[in-house]
Amino acid sequence: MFLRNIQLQREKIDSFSSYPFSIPAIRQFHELEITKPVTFFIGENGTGKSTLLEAIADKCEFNTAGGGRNNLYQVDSAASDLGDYIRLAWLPKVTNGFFLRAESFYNFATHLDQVEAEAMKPYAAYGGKSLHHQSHGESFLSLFLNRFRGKAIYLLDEPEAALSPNRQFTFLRILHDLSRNQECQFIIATHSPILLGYPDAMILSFDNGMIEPVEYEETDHYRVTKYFLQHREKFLNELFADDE
Ligand SMILES: Nc1ncnc2c1ncn2[C@@H]1O[C@H](COP(=O)(O)OP(=O)(O)OP(=O)(O)O)[C@@H](O)[C@H]1O
Repeated sequence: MFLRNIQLQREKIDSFSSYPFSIPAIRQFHELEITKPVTFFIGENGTGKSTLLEAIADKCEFNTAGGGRNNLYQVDSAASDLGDYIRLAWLPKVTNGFFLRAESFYNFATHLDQVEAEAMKPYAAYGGKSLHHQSHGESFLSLFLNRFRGKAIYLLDEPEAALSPNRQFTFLRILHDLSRNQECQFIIATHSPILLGYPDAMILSFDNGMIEPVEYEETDHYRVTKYFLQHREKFLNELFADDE
């Protein structure tokens, strides 16, 4: 584990009435202790998970459009509005790592095509071929399997976006292998009940206007999915009741 604490430098903020400080969970945020190698950010859409993840990426000096420290390319409006207002405490500090944004992965793949064209062994860290020549899910797994290694911090925004349920299990195995022996640290924003089932992770909820730890079995992801699978017919009847 490397990143131990995240603090909002509230004294630097003039007003909490506009983005990103107006987001309820950010407005209430003071400080966060990270106690596990794998941390999940969960919460309803729009509760601020990506905003905080992107700010951490910014402080790590990763490309906030997605990538590591050496991936210099520009994408419109990828700058972090929160990065200048958070402080990270490390023990020890690492500079190696990657910020994965599912939504702008296409741009990252294009950037790679430009730089890897000149390389001795093109795409060696990405499964041997252009990410554009792999399916969305295949390219994610190529990245995880080939580029993720060593002492590093990985910040992943909804990695499940491209992964089938079976590939999400593959991803859990990769997570297990990489975080074992405290080698790699992960902070992952997710909506996936499968990924959240990773054992011994810290799950932080951004719901209820604050960032707070929750148990897996207490999450909506677990409860709603379980209820849906066990009572699908009843659930759907209730859901469609007004339409009939
Ligand atoms: N650049 C921006 N300017 C103004 N508001 C923004 C900006 N980016 C995001 N927001 C708003 O901030 C809130 C939090 O957005 P954020 O993307 O962090 O949510 P999230 O929890 O990651 O959501 P999701 O689960 O849908 O990805 C949302 O209401 C969003 O509309």
